[in-house]
Amino acid sequence: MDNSETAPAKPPAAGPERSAAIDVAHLIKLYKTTRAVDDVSFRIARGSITGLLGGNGAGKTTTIAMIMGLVLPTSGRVQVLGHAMPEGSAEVLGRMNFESPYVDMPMRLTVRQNLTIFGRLYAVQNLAERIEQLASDLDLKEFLDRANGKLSAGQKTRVALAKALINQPELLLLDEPTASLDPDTADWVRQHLANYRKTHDATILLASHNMLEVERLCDRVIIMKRGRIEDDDSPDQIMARYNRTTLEDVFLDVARGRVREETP
Ligand SMILES: Nc1ncnc2c1ncn2[C@@H]1O[C@H](COP(=O)(O)OP(=O)(O)OP(=O)(O)O)[C@@H](O)[C@H]1O
Repeated sequence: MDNSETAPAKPPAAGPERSAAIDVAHLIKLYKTTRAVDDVSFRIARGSITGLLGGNGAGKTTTIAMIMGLVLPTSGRVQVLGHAMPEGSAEVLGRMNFESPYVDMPMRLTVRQNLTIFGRLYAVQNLAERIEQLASDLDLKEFLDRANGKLSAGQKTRVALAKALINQPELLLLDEPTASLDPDTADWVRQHLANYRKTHDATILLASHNMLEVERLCDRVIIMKRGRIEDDDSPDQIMARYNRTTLEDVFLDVARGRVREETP
């Protein structure tokens, strides 16, 4: 019998697929006497780009490392794409990726060899084609067969981005994605990330010291200071709250302990 007319409407799918991309609650990381991350909670909606700002040692990298399951929290909870980390890492690691210009790839291998290794780790289908595509998208063709150790810092950053996109991740964690890039290339990379978010409905969390980058790229900004969240809002709202016209001025206010404008 066809009972489609009378069957009650299905409730929206619950569970992992409908959850936030990242959900951290009361995250704490202690290193002996250092409170690297000190009771941090936030949820990041799927399809958004969020900037993690803060001075040196504010806890940004440690937070990202705990989200990736690379560093174990002292206490607190991390969920990524609906799965608890690090327990659920087998479920999610293939759907996320990470880029940091401070993590070097093997220097003697060529760019193509490096991308091939990472592509295999992620079991990427049609890997050779995927590498060609990335080389074309990120303008790597000229040095695809050059050893990684013989690239300029800016070229390495682009290769690192190619590595981060190799598995077409749903969630991309970036640590200083435009470090060492000239302004033109940096702008072009930002455009690429914005397009990637749009075409893949991807979620991006990026730590950056480039305030203009965050202002241009991010829907939301989380400002950390000494392991804690100092502010969390859209760039416009944050600038309005501090009565500033640039995030750079807000950053200086936070770093130097100037009090923000009190909202009524
Ligand atoms: N493995 C570690 N052992 C001991 N202390 C650590 C370790 N990793 C980080 N820390 C400390 O934790 C604090 C937060 O460091 P973290 O690298 O998360 O900061 P950050 O915001 O990423 O800084 P930066 O902008 O300089 O990269 C710092 O005081 C740092 O010295």
